[in-house]
Amino acid sequence: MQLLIIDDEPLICETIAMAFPGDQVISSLTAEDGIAAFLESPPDVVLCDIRLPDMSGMEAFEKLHRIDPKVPIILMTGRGTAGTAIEAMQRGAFEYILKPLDPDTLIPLVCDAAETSRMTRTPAMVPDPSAEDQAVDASTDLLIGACPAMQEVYRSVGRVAGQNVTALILGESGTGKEVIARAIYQYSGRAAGRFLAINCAAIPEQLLESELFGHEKGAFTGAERKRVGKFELCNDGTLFLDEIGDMTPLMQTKILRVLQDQTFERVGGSETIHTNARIIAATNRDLEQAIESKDFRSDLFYRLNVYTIKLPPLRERGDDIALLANHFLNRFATELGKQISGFAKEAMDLFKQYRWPGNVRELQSAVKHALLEATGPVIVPAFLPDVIREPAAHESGRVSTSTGSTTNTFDFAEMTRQRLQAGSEDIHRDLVSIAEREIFAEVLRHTDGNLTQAAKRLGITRTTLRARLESLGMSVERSASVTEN
Ligand SMILES: Nc1ncnc2c1ncn2[C@@H]1O[C@H](COP(=O)(O)OP(=O)(O)OP(=O)(O)O)[C@@H](O)[C@H]1O
Repeated sequence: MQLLIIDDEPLICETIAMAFPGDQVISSLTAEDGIAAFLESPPDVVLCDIRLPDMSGMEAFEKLHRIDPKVPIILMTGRGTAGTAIEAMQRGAFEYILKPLDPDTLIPLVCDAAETSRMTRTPAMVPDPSAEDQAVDASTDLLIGACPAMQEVYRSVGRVAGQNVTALILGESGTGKEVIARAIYQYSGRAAGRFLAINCAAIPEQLLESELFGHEKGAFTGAERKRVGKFELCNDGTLFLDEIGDMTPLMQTKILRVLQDQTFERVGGSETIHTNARIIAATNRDLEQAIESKDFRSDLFYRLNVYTIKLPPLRERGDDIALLANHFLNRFATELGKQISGFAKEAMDLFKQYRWPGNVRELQSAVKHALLEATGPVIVPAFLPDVIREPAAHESGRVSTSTGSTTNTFDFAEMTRQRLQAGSEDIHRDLVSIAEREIFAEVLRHTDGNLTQAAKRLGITRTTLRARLESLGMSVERSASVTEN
């Protein structure tokens, strides 16, 4: 990540830089210098003080925002100037943060901004059917795949992008729902506007509510300041609601209202706010089944289901597996500076036979793994992850796990180093998934496959556990011995 700090206090710049070791941090002590640095090399995220010696932070924000509205700008402010920062957010600033800076707030906020920056600024392109060989640079996410189901997906993106309607993207974990959401945004008339994403399964209800709708000062314990929510920030923009199938009943009701009449109130507020944010929703859950089990509101489903795009699981994409594997091989080999000419037939056969519960994301990781292991110019089976070479040995009786019943110790520090070396930008999700698989499989083994008891022992809700198992490809349906109560 490239971070630009604009603050006239060198100590503050140094302290922030220390919080982001390994990232490229540029510090400017004046607004003019900051704007020059921004023009020279657009950063991923800007942290800008609201009081600067040569112009107001608001003025600096507006200048930077005009140069590139897609770069997230976080304003640093004291309590006395928080009102100005809120106004800046309504004009396009990403967030504001109170001084003195608290690393526990600063670091996740900057990471969230960097992720938004990536999603908004990395073009996601569907292939051009008329181009023989489509060349794209590494900073573009070109969707790979030519099977009939993917071609239908590309046509759907083309059809829905230009219409101002809600889009629902369905598909197993790792099938590319986020890339498709970004493609819809980038091909839409709102491409110059905001694109904000939120994972509805990852945060507790109260936090999700205030993230989406904002809150007034004092709305609840800890609400020390007013907050502008994503629906308000995304007026005229696009809001990507990921894992929508995991929302609580209260959140479902609130989202339904926004979809019905485009209005909402901030938490603890009485002012009715209008939003025309375009919603793109995604889930890996079977919503029709969730309606049957009363976990999802049918009226919300019909509102979301205006235009639905279904992404096929990777195992059903035939020759696309080879296309994707070769694409990732070329990309990562270049990044790693490795001379690899391709896959041996035996290795590709294993790829084609494997079930890919984690879909394209898992294929990406497998290719990276193979490249790191490779000692020769061709990827042979020995370089592939064990789970692909010997899938049967990795099936447990009840839930698919990567270790079965064998004891396995993971060296997460080493695994992290390998991924850092491989240039991975998905380390958190990748390693957390590995850890989760082991934990869930072990607890479920202990509870004899009983989901409710497992959720209790894990300290999470049964809905969350079920959703996580599904998203990890640890399908509970396929296993007769996992019970629901
Ligand atoms: N057709 C494709 N071509 C190239 N890359 C792809 C394709 N589909 C997915 N990817 C890549 O695979 C990874 C996973 O995709 P993405 O995050 O969009 O999946 P997802 O369905 O949103 O997953 P989850 O449900 O777990 O959030 C990303 O790095 C994405 O760029």
